[in-house]
Amino acid sequence: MKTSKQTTLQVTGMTCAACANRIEKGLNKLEGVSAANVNFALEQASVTYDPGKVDVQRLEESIRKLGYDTVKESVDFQLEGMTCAACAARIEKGLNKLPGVQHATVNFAMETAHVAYAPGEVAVSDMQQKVEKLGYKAVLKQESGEPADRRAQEIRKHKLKLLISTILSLPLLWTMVSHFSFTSWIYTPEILMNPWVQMVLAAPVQFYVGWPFYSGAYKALRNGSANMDVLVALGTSAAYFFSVYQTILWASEGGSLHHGGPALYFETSAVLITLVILGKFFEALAKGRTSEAIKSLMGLQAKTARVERDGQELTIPVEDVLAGDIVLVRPGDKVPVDGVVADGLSSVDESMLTGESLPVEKQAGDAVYGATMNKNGSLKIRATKVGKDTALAQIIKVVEEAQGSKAPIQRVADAISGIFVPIVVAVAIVSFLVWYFLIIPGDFPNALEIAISILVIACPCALGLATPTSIMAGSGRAAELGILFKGGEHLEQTHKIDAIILDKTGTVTKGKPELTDVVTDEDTDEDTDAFLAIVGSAEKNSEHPLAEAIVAGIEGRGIAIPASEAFEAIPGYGIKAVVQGRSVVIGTRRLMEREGIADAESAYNAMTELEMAGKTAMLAAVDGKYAGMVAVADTVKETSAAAVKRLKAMGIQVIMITGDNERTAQAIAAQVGIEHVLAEVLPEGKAAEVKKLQEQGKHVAMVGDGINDAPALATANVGMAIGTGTDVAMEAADVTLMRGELSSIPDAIYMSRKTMSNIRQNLFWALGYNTLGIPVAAIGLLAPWVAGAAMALSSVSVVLNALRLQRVKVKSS
Ligand SMILES: Nc1ncnc2c1ncn2[C@@H]1O[C@H](COP(=O)(O)OP(=O)(O)OP(=O)(O)O)[C@@H](O)[C@H]1O
Ligand SMILES: [Cu+]
Ligand SMILES: [Mg+2]
Repeated sequence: MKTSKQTTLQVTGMTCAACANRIEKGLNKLEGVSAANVNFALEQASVTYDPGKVDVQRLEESIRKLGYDTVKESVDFQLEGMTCAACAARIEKGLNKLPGVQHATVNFAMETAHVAYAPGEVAVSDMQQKVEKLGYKAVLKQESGEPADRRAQEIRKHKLKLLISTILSLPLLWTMVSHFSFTSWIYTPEILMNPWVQMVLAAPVQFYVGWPFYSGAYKALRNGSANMDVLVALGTSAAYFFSVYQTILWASEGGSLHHGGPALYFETSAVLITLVILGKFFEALAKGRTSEAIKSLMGLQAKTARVERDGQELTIPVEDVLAGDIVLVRPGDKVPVDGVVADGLSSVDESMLTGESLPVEKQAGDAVYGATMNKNGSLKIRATKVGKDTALAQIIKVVEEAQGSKAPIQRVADAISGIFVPIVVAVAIVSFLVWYFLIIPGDFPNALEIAISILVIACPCALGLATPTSIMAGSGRAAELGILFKGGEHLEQTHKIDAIILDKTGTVTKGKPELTDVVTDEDTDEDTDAFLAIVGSAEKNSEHPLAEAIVAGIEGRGIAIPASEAFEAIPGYGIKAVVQGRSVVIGTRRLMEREGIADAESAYNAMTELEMAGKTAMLAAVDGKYAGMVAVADTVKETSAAAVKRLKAMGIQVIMITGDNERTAQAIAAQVGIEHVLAEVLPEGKAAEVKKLQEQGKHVAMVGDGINDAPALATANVGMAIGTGTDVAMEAADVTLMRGELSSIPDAIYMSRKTMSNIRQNLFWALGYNTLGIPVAAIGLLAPWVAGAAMALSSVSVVLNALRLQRVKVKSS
């Protein structure tokens, strides 16, 4: 008796189809493996094996030995306790060091961690323990919805602290006005000038409101690094404890309030903390808004559904709808789940998913999607995908993942903030010494004030926010426009594109060809109907869009199609079949030459004529002799020409690629304004063409819809899949264009360019504050509270700048 098991491994590290072949060979050689199949585009290896002879561990090992890696599971955490990008970097490092963890990324702005791991080697609780040991908390991320609550809670917490610290700081701030000559006429109550009173007022701010800075600083230092907490804790403590020292000194000398009393800095520390908390509060508010896109996507989901079960109509929660249920959708209702129209006629507004504002006509057999809006008619649909599988749920997942992912540019920010803090502390100490010993010898308070200002102004908190907030806002806005970026990386790559390869069928054209011409050879004894019956029979087995068009056209003429006995598809050439004992060959000139059908040449002239008109003509031979020709025509999408024009105006080279013949391709290309055409490219040649352009130094985007486009999509710097195309293409792509129109391509590039310039602005501002502020503070021109305000402002301005991306307008909407 033989038992066999099947498993699918996610493989990482493959760079081309050759890698996939190597792995496939390696796996197949293993004892106990009966079949291994590696899909390069999906990065998956599916293996059928005998569990008695080999186990999954062994399979993974053999993949690793070849220099690749496997990912089997991933988990998401919600993190607590991070205060700046240095914390995020530390957690990321810590997790990545754990044996069994393949890949961990931490998003500071979203406070999340994504960890890919091998389940046998490491447990989720190990990861949580590791994070805890580093001084943070990792909570397993629940299903969507939860982060918003947490954010609201965080905002409430900030609000309370802000209130306490403001109430206590205001009286201290009041005493400050008596320091300046131009405000000294303002009345200040005597009691506020009392050092003891000031100390008591400042204490809760310093130690209750400011506690997170201490604990954050402690954790960071214990792990051998430094973050913004260290700077804030150091700066404010110096001010507070120096003032305490002054107070005690003053008290021991008799405690007289004449001559103004001692120099105190209680208000400096209190106001600083208040301002930092104020900044954090605004930051939390604004960060909440960057996830607006997700929230509004989740809000699209219908709450209930009307289903027909056992002849009865029931209204049930949408979660309870099962695949296969018959769902009734009345005019004005939201479609609750994905399904196929079983009965009825209506138009449906799909703009929420595709960004396309024109309603789409639906009739029996058409697919409908959850969250879209039914307009005028009633529909009866059969549910096909529910819960996590619906298009909406998939979109939410992609957007969430994209928002949580890192753009390569962030590495720059991470590297800078990692070394920033120690350098700043050093600069502050040196400045203190220079002022105290050289510039104004013996003036301790002045030197201290300068050191505090430097510590505060140099805080790199804005730097940590610069990239992730822009990525979140940018990918969220793109999703609203019907453009799904699968990760920050692709959002970044897209702005560099300078060449675009468009697949012809289904991308430039509608991909719904129609049978237009039938030509039969004068020499055949067959009449047209008999010829078409044979052609239809042969094509019936093919899944190629051309075949579907031919079959539909023949059936439309009322011709009965007999069953065929054998069938073979020859990708890029055509098909071979046996119909009623006769051998049939249909396809290109090349196919006829390959099959040695010499008399087909007589039809070449007529064929060329059809092709010049933009039609795809296919030759058919029966029993080795040319018998006739069929031609189909595909119309270009209405928006294609305008989109090509926009791409060219953006300075991008536009190329059309197709397996179709040169003349048809040129005719179609001319209709949309493309000059550069690559025709008669075999399916496996598309990826090679992408590579050729890359070797010329181009950043290439490939846009396609079909299964045969997947390798090219994966090879290109950015692969864009037409959302109305196949799932395989979408899996292989980096960007999905939900609307299925070329006009989304310039929009995607525009969105990417906007996002990247937004990130650059943010980095510039974040770094600018620090680099300009430090020298100003060092020469003593920046009071500590001004430095605090500037720091708070820098974080807030970075987040607000990122939010501008949510209002980006594109041409096509
Ligand atoms: N089922 C079929 N029946 C007849 N001819 C076919 C069939 N499949 C392919 N061919 C022929 O082979 C050619 C190349 O097919 P291929 O699938 O590579 O490209 P395509 O679908 O025409 O164009 P694109 O690359 O833009 O999708 C077609 O133009 C057609 O002439
Ligand atoms: Cu800061
Ligand atoms: Mg095709």
